[in-house]
Amino acid sequence: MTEKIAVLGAGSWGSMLAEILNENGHEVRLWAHNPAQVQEMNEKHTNQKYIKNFTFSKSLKAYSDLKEAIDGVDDILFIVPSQATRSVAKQVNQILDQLNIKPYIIHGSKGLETGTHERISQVLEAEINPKNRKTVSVISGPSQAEAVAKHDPTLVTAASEDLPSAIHFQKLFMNDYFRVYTNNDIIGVEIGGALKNIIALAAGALYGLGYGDNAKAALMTRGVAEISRLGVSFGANPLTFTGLSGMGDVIVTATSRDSRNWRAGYQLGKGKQLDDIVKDMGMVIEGVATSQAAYDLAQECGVEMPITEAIHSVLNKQETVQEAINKLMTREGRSEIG
Ligand SMILES: NC(=O)c1ccc[n+]([C@@H]2O[C@H](COP(=O)([O-])OP(=O)(O)OC[C@H]3O[C@@H](n4cnc5c(N)ncnc54)[C@H](O)[C@@H]3O)[C@@H](O)[C@H]2O)c1
Ligand SMILES: O=P(O)(O)OC[C@H](O)CO
Repeated sequence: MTEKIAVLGAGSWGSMLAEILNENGHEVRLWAHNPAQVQEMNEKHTNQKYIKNFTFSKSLKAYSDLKEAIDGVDDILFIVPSQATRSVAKQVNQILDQLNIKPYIIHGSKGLETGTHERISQVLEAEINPKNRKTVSVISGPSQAEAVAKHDPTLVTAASEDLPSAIHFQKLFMNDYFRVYTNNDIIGVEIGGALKNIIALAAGALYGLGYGDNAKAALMTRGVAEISRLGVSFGANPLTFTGLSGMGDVIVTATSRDSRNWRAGYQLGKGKQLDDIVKDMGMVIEGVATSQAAYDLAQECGVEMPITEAIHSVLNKQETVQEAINKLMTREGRSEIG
């Protein structure tokens, strides 16, 4: 099955997913809002700011005109930072109003929208009129773009409430180095993917302070426990959090030196100011905005999320990392399960 696919967002992950789809034989149109990036991609077949020292296939074409990128496609993949998704989706909906197509929609962004606290599939469902689209799915899991560029065996999940849609995307993406599972628990997959970034910030911060493997294992395990508590309160399947988009993504993001969230946390642990970290990174650090959304949700729903609360208070300069750790460690004892 060969399809025409628009990939909207040409950062590290958008350009790498576009490369996978292109290698799989699909006609891929990679849209970037920065014309200089489009030019670099089409002339040099590189995207040096986002994926260093990687040459993309010559047949992968980049576009700066959104309508041109979307016209005639079977599928649209949104892969811009979570907080930018709504504005891009609004533009896409206006264009779809003028076109005679009804594409499948999928996204690969790992965040919650601040303010609304919505998952990204909810944002897309709200902004793209059902007459202009088929279903909305997500692709998520432990997948650092830099490792995919080296064809490291990578396993992810395609999720949709409509299982045939997840299977549709499984077939589009899957190849011998990128293996795709399916899941109909889109709530669990999106919550796991978004909230693991908070745990990665915390893991980097611990390392920055000089703490070792016990602390890392504790953080990852209790991190999954609190992500799972929040997800289950929204109807997610608890088993999803033991899978690729849950524990799997916590493991990679909380241990990989490629992770922007881990690196940001490391610098926090070393005492660097958040504003400077964000400016110097030049790429999205999803955990920063998502920690606010997750903190708000936990308060609203009465779900206990001590690690999220700790990161929220560090990012808001209410506590140092060491003070937050001391508070976590001296909380009243509790049962591990439940
Ligand atoms: N990098 C990875 O390895 C990876 C892996 C899996 C998932 N993700 C997720 O994918 C999403 C995108 O991450 P990324 O790594 O590609 O980010 P990035 O920072 O590398 O790139 C973001 C891209 O979006 C563009 N952009 C920013 N604001 C925009 C706007 N308002 N309108 C249009 N384009 C805009 C930027 O110009 C850039 O091209 C994030 O949610 C991230 O968590 C990333
Ligand atoms: O580099 P990060 O921290 O945005 O993480 C990228 C991916 O989500 C890892 O699965």
